[in-house]
Amino acid sequence: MAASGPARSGQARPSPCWSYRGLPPLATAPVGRMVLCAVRKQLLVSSRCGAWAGPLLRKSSRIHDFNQEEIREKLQAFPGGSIDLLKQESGVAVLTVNNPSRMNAFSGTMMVELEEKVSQLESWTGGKGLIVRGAGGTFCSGSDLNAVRAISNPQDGMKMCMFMQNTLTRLLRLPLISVALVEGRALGGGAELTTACDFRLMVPGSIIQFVHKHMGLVPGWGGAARLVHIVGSPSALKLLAGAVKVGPELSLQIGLTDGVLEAPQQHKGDDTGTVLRQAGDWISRYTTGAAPVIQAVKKVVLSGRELPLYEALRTEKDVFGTVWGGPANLQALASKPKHK
Ligand SMILES: CC[C@@H](C(=O)O)C(=O)SCCNC(=O)CCNC(=O)[C@H](O)C(C)(C)COP(=O)(O)OP(=O)(O)OC[C@H]1O[C@@H](n2cnc3c(N)ncnc32)[C@H](O)[C@@H]1OP(=O)(O)O
Repeated sequence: MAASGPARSGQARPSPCWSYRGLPPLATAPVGRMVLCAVRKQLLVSSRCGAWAGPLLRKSSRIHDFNQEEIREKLQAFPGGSIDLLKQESGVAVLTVNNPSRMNAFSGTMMVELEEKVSQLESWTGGKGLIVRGAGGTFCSGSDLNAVRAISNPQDGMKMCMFMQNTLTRLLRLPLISVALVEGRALGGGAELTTACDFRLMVPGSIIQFVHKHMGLVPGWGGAARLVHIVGSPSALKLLAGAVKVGPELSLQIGLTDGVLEAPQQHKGDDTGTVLRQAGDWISRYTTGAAPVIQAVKKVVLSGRELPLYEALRTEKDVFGTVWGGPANLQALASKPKHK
């Protein structure tokens, strides 16, 4: 691997509790309190079940409560491509955005399928990690512009936006350590998708670009809010207002990317395999271990990221209770480990 591990710029990180200067902290606003309860409930229910599952959980983890069925039906009218999920024995799944004839743009049915695949991952008891990638050597070019044109009325646009926000929020909240593997281009909604993963890896020559300004838009799938958390508000503002083409070098510099992989070995005719293997090796350092422990790690970090300190500490205690005295803990104690 040419480079790996975070190469942060050392700039100030945003506050982890979603309360920014000038805005009321979520905990003090009624809507905010509801969201916090939902996040905490999600963490606790999933801890008790040992899986991130259940209809209650799925409902409570939504950011927007609206009739999803209606937009789901409309989206079904725009077919093409697929979202493929491969759950591997290693506990690391591969989610592929698959619509290469349109540079992996999201058709309506792909948006619906993504939500279905996230539901499946929420109830994957043995899961530890997730690699999100695009088919055919490129990541994703955002929404399918044909579908966007057809549903460009404000009402449907808002519903599609809320649908995708809900799905991508649930993707980020999976109890799996997730990484977006960026080959080729991640444009518009594709760039937003990369921010719904815990980490991003880039291949030399690849580009992440929030092209929304050029489309007369701003991100609507939650990508702006998440980008601010990842790179801080000055860099986020530059990337969005400048629709900057972010290559691996700049991406590492600003902390958008966590590693740069080696270029695919084209002469061996196995580009996808090579890059995917590298991503698998990269993530394995974080997913090695018992699934309940890896899931617990993600949950405590997630609560630290999304909840105010008091709530996060309570959640951490509860998640701690699910692993204390558990099989992995007892096995480790019996082996008298020395952490040299
Ligand atoms: C809500 C909107 C916002 C969001 O979701 O937040 C968005 O995502 S809007 C979409 C933003 N994306 C774009 O605007 C991408 C526009 N396309 C391009 O810039 C280029 O196609 C490319 C992605 C840079 C690739 O260029 P190139 O390598 O030269 O290939 P082609 O241009 O020939 O593309 C091949 C083929 O793919 C079709 N394509 C690509 N992207 C989309 C898309 N987003 N929706 C629909 N179709 C797309 C492209 O039209 C070509 O098809 P044919 O013309 O039939 O050959």
